[in-house]
Amino acid sequence: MSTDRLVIFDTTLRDGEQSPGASMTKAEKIRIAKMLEKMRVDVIEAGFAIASQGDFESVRAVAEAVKDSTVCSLARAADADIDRAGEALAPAAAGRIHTFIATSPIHMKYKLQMQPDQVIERAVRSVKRARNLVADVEFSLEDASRSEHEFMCRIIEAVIDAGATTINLPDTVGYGEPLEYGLMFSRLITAVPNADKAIFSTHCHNDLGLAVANSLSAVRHGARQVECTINGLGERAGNASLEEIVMAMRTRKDVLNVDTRIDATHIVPTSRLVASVTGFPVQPNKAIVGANAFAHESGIHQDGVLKHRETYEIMRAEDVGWNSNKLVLGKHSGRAAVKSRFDELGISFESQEVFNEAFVRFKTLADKKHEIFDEDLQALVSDVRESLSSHQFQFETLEVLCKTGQVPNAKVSVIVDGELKRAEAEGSGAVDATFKAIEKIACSDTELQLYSVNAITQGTEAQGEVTVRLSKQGFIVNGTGADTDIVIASAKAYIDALNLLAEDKHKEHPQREGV
Ligand SMILES: CC(=O)SCCNC(=O)CCNC(=O)[C@H](O)C(C)(C)COP(=O)(O)OP(=O)(O)OC[C@H]1O[C@@H](n2cnc3c(N)ncnc32)[C@H](O)[C@@H]1OP(=O)(O)O
Ligand SMILES: CC(C)C(=O)C(=O)O
Repeated sequence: MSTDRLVIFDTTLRDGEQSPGASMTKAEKIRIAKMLEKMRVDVIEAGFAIASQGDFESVRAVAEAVKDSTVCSLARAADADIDRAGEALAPAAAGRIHTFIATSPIHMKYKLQMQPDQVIERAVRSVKRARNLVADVEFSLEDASRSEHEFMCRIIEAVIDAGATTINLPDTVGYGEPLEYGLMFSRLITAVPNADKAIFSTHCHNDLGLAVANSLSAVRHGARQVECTINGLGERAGNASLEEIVMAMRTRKDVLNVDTRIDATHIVPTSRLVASVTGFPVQPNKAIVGANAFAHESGIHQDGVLKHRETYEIMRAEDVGWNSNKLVLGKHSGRAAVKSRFDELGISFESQEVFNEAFVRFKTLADKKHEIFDEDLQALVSDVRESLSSHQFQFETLEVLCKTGQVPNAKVSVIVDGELKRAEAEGSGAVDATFKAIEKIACSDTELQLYSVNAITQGTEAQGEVTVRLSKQGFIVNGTGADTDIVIASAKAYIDALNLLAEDKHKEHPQREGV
């Protein structure tokens, strides 16, 4: 039964939970299952009912909670497993029993210790037993990618005759290579006489990083169900990731030619929920759901995206549940992106020269700091404007020596009315020594009333914004300065305050301020 509708079978709650350390409580499974249902996943594999009482109850609870997706339980090809799965699924609006047995020579000989004919017999018996409990039965040939073609033909034909409606050919150990794995599907679909009575399904593991590639190849060769997990969670290196499969189907429909019924806008919220429940964070460069999946940092890319988004984007961030794409400002950014962010912040420049100066300072800051935030840009612009306006005092350089057991020493140079002046002073700390050195130059006779530091953004590389309040003859001013080095920010703030005191318009009377 070949159709252009692709069934999305999510196994986050079963194979995903097989990731060491990822086990989930019943309540967590219900929350995730409800999200998967909202996303319009076709089949939710909720667990392996016989594995434990907890898993049985989780399958049952998901079967009770979910109405719009089929709920499934795994079961070995064993009577007790099948009966337990049937019992757990009893409340389901639509329930599926997924029974499996290994078909590769190595698994049959060493693990099952069964002859191939016994394996077929057990498979048929299990499918029939499952069909007595539910109408929807999936049969998996575990380790199919290492199984022999003739044997698979025999067992598939037999289980379809016994009532299996889905035939899954898993790449259990992630051994498959895309073309070879795909061809296994087309050859079996052609060779098995009753193949048209079942949907063929793929279930791939990521041991060689090929799980998604192998799944897509299977679809190109006739598979019409893909088994996958949110964030690619799963045994060992994980399973094919649902988000990548769904978005590949949508983005490359031209070659894959299938539709899913998934509402992709729930992908990112579901990915976040799974990451928080399991404690497995999503790597930033993970496709679709990683923090950088729709972020551009390079100037050339940012310029392209600003001119026409599709130059560097094959999907829309909004379509998978992000608020928007992101232009991250950093040392690789160019003028176009920086200008665009200034525009968004409502900052305009009086001349190209002022913008050029801001851009030069942006690059200097970006060499010191990984990411430049809006607050950094705002501080940078006021710094630029300060330096371009003609003030009495202009900060030039600062050299500070702080060593355990020695008195801190600062050497400062400041341009005063166009003339470069230098001074050196000692103090109780780096900032104190700096202020004393500036005072030697300015001779301002002011009183320091307040000194405060705030990090403009987060992290140790953040810019610090310093406020210095000076008073003189009953007038008070607040000077500010920002820099990734807080001693330099302090020097800038002190000099800003000196300039404000020198300009009448900025002075405040302390009584009026209530200070
Ligand atoms: C490829 C996959 O991901 S398959 C799913 C893997 N997931 C899990 O195993 C998680 C849940 N598993 C469990 O909780 C336990 O393993 C249980 C409850 C299923 C079984 O526990 P136990 O009875 O203690 O058996 P144990 O795990 O030690 O060994 C597995 C047994 O199942 C047999 N077996 C394995 N697969 C199948 C199968 N598909 N059909 C029938 N029997 C099977 C093995 O041959 C072995 O039998 P043996 O004890 O006669 O040698
Ligand atoms: C039970 C099957 C589908 C499985 O998980 C695998 O083969 O990896």
